[in-house]
Amino acid sequence: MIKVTKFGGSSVANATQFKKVKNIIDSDPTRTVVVTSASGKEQSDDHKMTDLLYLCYEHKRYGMPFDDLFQMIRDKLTRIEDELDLESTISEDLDFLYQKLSDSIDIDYLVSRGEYLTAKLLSNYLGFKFVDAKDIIIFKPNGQIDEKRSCKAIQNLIKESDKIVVPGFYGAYPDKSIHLMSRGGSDITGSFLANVMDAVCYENWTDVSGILKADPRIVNNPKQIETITYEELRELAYMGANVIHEEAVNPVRQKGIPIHILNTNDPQNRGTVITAEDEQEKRQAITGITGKKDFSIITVVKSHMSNDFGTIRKALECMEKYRIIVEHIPTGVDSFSLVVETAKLKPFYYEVISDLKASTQADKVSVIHDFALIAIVSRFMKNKTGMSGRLFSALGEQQINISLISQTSDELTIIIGVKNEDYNTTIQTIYYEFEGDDSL
Ligand SMILES: Nc1ncnc2c1ncn2[C@@H]1O[C@H](COP(=O)(O)OP(=O)(O)O)[C@@H](O)[C@H]1O
Ligand SMILES: N[C@@H](CC(=O)OP(=O)(O)O)C(=O)O
Repeated sequence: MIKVTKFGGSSVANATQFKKVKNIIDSDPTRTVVVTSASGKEQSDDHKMTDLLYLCYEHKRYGMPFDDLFQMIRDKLTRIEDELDLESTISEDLDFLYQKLSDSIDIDYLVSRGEYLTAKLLSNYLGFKFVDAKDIIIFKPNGQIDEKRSCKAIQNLIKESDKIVVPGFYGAYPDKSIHLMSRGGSDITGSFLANVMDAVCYENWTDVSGILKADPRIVNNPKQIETITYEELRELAYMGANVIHEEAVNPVRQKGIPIHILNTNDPQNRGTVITAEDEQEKRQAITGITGKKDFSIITVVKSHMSNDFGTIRKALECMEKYRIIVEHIPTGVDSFSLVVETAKLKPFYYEVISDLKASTQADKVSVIHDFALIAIVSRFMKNKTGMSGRLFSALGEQQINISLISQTSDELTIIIGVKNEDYNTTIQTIYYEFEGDDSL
């Protein structure tokens, strides 16, 4: 019986956190496969090592000195090594990396060293074997994990009885060049390993006691979600609850492996359990509220559009050309809007607008920025009347203007668009409206 245990950056931020990790591992002999992220923030104004590595790269790219940044990385790792009385090996690795950075370095290789070096320290400390992710997580040319090749590599390299530490967040192409996953990707490494190794459960250790009903940085002391389904988790994670990566859901869901989100700073807390079916009898109407800022709304106006064929298709083809994902498409009689992430639109802004205008033969294309999308998620909302009414009147009372409303027919999620500046107030208003009568 194997449990895959993934520790996020906050769980390996310093020597004290490493000691907590060791206690967790030692307390359960089935925790034999450990995945770690790069050392994270010790406190809120600290820096994640991954961010420092990205910054080093940008400094080098623009010919600016990066020594101070690199020294911060060196200090973080050597302090952990010293305080844990580990054999001193990290300086050599860091000297090698510094030299490579000074000469010429690939960005994915550089940033992956955060996970690589943290995992090396952790494997030394736990006395577990270090397995480099580049040897077991193999990517296809399109950047997706090559499940067949990776599975074979894992079966060749890892025995069921092995106790191992694997760095998360990266793998390699067949030619061994390093490839990074998207931010927060160590969750995916853990989930993938849980699938391949037929783990009984995938534990994801972080700095909060599971998934909370709202972001604790916005709502003071939000309630904890005890159990939720894979679908609800994907909705919450995709829409902003960044406690776990949304792509970490599918590998474990395929085999029905439960995910436990647990708190390294409070290991006795039950955290959140995610499974296919929620066995809890009493369920609140709302599972959780989350959201993301910084969306743009592109509105295409074309008179007599209702009699045309293919206008929306042409607009979507245009977005596909620039690889911009369209989150929502509210439509009117002679107009429709595309809701997209501002960061994805920005680099091609002028090209997209002129292409859209030409391909759809629109009368007008306009764009407004600084929108946030907020999601209210629950599989128990279906057929429950009065929820949207309460939601909109509560926001109306706070003078919050809703620019967009979207609900899929499975009624799993209601999404509303508000101005960025109303983001926190909107989440707080919804939370307190439904918390009062135990709907949340
Ligand atoms: N709904 C939510 N429930 C729990 N945490 C949330 C939620 N939304 C946002 N968060 C934030 O996610 C953080 C945990 O994710 P992350 O910073 O990636 O941790 P780690 O370093 O363990 O990977 C929490 O500290 C919390 O601030
Ligand atoms: N270190 C990477 C990958 C990761 O998963 O980190 P964390 O588990 O600390 O969110 C990042 O910051 O994106």
